[in-house]
Amino acid sequence: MKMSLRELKVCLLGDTGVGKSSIVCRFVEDSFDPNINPTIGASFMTKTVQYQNELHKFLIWDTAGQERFRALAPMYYRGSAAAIIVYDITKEESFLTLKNWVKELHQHGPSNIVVAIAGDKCDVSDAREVLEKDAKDYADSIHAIFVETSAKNAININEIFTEISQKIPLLERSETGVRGLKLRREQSDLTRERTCC
Ligand SMILES: Nc1nc2c(ncn2[C@@H]2O[C@H](COP(=O)(O)OP(=O)(O)OP(=O)(O)O)[C@@H](O)[C@H]2O)c(=O)[nH]1
Repeated sequence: MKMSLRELKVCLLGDTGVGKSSIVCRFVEDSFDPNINPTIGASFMTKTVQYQNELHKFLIWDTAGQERFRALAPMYYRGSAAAIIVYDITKEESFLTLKNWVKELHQHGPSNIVVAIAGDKCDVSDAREVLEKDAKDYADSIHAIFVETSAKNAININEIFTEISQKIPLLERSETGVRGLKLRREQSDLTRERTCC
């Protein structure tokens, strides 16, 4: 049986240093680099996974969390099927930033965007500043997917993308895939593709 291929544009948002690139590298290459460099502008990676009788090709835009790149974010969340907003469970401030991203997406993002919240670095829960229950309650209140992840120890990384796959088919097949590719071409000058993590 020939499976249909569906392209899903996904962007990652969140403070600098929370682990966005590490999550993407773990998902795409199953690798982790403790000395990974901060992202400049954005980076792009893809990974195709089977979901039920479809192939889902994730077109992943990993945005830079540093304040100086903040204004670029709309280019990446526009036309996205899903946004993974990442905070660091050991940094309360990063959870406040996450809430601002949620507000911005509600105001300016695609109306049907699937929002997933990832509380990264759950391997260092001794230094925890954000309670899992508080984050889960908040995610529930905005109907977002929620998981605590560890890019370092490969905890819940595949799961977050599977949950996105599960939620996407409930939505209309908007112009996401084609638009995602078009945006990729338009933005290529602003973007370096990561070749390794
Ligand atoms: N202990 C631990 N460290 C992690 C984890 N994920 C990422 N890190 C570390 O956190 C630091 C920042 O990770 P990045 O993936 O570059 O964070 P980022 O959100 O992409 O940062 P920007 O590119 O600046 O936006 C790096 O030193 C990573 O090795 C994790 O799950 N556990």
